[in-house]
Amino acid sequence: MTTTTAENDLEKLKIELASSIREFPDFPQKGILFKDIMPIFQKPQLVTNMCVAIAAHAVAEIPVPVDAVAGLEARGFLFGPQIAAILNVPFIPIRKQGKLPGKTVRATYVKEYGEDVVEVQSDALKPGAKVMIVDDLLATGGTMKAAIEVIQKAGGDVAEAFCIIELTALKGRDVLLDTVPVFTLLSF
Ligand SMILES: O=P(O)(O)OC[C@H]1O[C@H](OP(=O)(O)OP(=O)(O)O)[C@H](O)[C@@H]1O
Ligand SMILES: Nc1ncnc2[nH]cnc12
Repeated sequence: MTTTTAENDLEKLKIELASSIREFPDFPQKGILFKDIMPIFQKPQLVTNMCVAIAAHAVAEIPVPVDAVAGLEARGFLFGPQIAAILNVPFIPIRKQGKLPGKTVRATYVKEYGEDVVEVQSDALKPGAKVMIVDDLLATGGTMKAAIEVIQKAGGDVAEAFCIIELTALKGRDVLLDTVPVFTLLSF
């Protein structure tokens, strides 16, 4: 099998990303092996390369043109705006309850540790806008499922749920697959 330059570059990027993720056992509570993505953001060139690769993936592999990138608070805010800027589309924040002014739509969810509510401003999207949702990590899928729900409630159409990391044992993908396409860069 032959590989293209782009595929080789993506494999190199994934290796560098994987080696930049730190693990913390029993954080934020006992039994959770926490994957810390913050060291990636110590390396500006790696962040740029990652965002360019994610945007290139969106253009090449999402079957419709993406009209907006929606990022989940907090870690989706670290790289979602760069991807949106590269794609030249708006960035839509999906925030925890009570943080966004004006009229909002919301969804409640249970995650790997605890319960939460996410919101989007009701007028954030044009009706039928094709939205790529981005977050750092897919664990149980509860957060992403709620994100999909609020984007749909705000009138958007989710073109893809994207995460840098997928914790496969927690089967978050199974919770989402019937609803939207799911794409992740690294599986653990
Ligand atoms: O697939 P799930 O089981 O729902 O878990 C994934 C979510 O958990 C983490 O966020 P967290 O809830 O810790 O929030 P924060 O870092 O934004 O405070 C992570 O950034 C994802 O958003
Ligand atoms: N194990 C984990 N590491 C980092 N973030 C998470 N969010 C949910 N589970 C997580």
